[in-house]
Amino acid sequence: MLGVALRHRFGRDGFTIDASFKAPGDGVTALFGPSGCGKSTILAAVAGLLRPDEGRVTLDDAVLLDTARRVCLAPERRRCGVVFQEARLFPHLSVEANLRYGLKRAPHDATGPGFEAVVALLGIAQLLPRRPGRLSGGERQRVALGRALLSRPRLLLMDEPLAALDAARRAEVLPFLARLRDAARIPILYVTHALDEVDALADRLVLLEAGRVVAEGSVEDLTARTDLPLAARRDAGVLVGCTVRSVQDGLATLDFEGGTLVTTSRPGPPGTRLRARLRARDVAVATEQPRGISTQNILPVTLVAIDEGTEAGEVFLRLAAGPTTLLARITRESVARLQLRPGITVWALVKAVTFDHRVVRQVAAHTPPGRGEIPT
Ligand SMILES: Nc1ncnc2c1ncn2[C@@H]1O[C@H](COP(=O)(O)OP(=O)(O)OP(=O)(O)O)[C@@H](O)[C@H]1O
Repeated sequence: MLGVALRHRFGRDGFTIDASFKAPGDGVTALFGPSGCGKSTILAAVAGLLRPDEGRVTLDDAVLLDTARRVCLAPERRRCGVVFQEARLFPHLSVEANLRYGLKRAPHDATGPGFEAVVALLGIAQLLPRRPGRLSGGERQRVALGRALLSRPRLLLMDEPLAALDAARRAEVLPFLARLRDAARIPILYVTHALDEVDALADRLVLLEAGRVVAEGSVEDLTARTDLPLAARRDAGVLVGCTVRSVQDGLATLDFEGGTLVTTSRPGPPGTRLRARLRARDVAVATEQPRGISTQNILPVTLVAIDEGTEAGEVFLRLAAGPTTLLARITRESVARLQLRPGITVWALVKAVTFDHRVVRQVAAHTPPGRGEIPT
C-alpha cells in the first residue's frame, strides 16, 4: 500500500497542493484531473524529485518521506521506476544497453522479471541492437517501460506516458501497459488526463482539482457518481464490467451483472473480460417496452434517483440493472412528460453501435501468476 499526504506551495503566493490519498499494493491508481491541477507535482514528490514543504509518503513499511521526522530518501533509494512523457533513453546506447542499465540499478536481492521476460512482455526483441534515434515514439516508450521494470522497483510512477504519442502509437502502446500492469504486481501511480487510458488501465481513481483531492475510489464507483467533475464531460458515463458470451455476424453479446448487452465493437473472443463505457448521453429511457425500434439493447431497470444535471434543462437518471448502476442523461422536460419518479420500472435503451473499440476495452484477467512471473 502506498500512502501519500503532501502539502506544498510554490513561492509565497504560488500554486498550493494539499492532497492525501492511498494506492493499493498492486494495480493502477490514476491521478486524474485538468491541466495544472498538480498531478505531476505529486508524482515528483513521491519520486523524490521535489521536496514538499510538508508530507509523508509510505510504501508498505518503508517511509520514503516524513518531513515531521526529517526523513527524505534520495530518489535512487526510493526504488521507484519512473516513466515520463518522453522516453528519456540514453541516445548513445543500444536498446539492449538501455535495458541492461535498468537491470544494473536493481538491488541484488530484488526479485522481478528477468531480461528475456521483459523483452517478450513488451515485444521489443527485434529492437535490441538499435539506437533510440531509430525507434518510433511508441517503440521508445515500450523500451522506457522495460527499463523501468528491469530496475525492479517497488513502485512504478508514470507521468502521462502516452501523451506525446499520436493516436495510432497510443493504441499500440496501451495493451503493453496493460500487460505490464498485470506482470508487475506492484502499485502503479499513473498521471493522465485521458479518460480512455483510465478505462483501459486504472483500477482506482484519485480525482484532483486545484491541488486538492476531490474524490478517490474504484473507477467503477467514481464514474457512476453525478456529483463529481467527471459528470460534466461529454463522455461521462458508467464503466460496466462485462464478459463476451458470443460473437456472431459482427455482433458481440456481453454478459454483465444485471443483464446482457449487444455491441458491434470487436471486443475479442468469448470469455474475454472487458469494460464497456456506457455514456450517459447514449442511454434513453422508455416507460413501456418499445417495439418496432432498431435499438438492440432494451434493458428493464429500476429508476433509483433523479440527480441534478450539469447543464441547464438536463438531469441524470440513476438506473439499477440488478446490482449494476447505469446513468442516463435526459431533459428535465422528459422527466415531467413521462412522469418519471424514483421506484418505477423503466426500459433503458442503448444502441449497439454506440460502443466502439475506444469504449470497450479488454481487461486482462486478474488472476495473475506469482510476483515476478509474466502471464502468458
Ligand atoms: N517549479 C514550479 N514553480 C512554480 N510553480 C510551479 C512549478 N511547477 C509547477 N508549478 C505550478 O503548479 C501547478 C501544478 O502543476 P503540475 O505540473 O503539477 O500540474 P499537472 O496537473 O501535472 O498539469 P498537466 O496535466 O498540464 O501536466 C501549475 O499551476 C504549475 O504552473
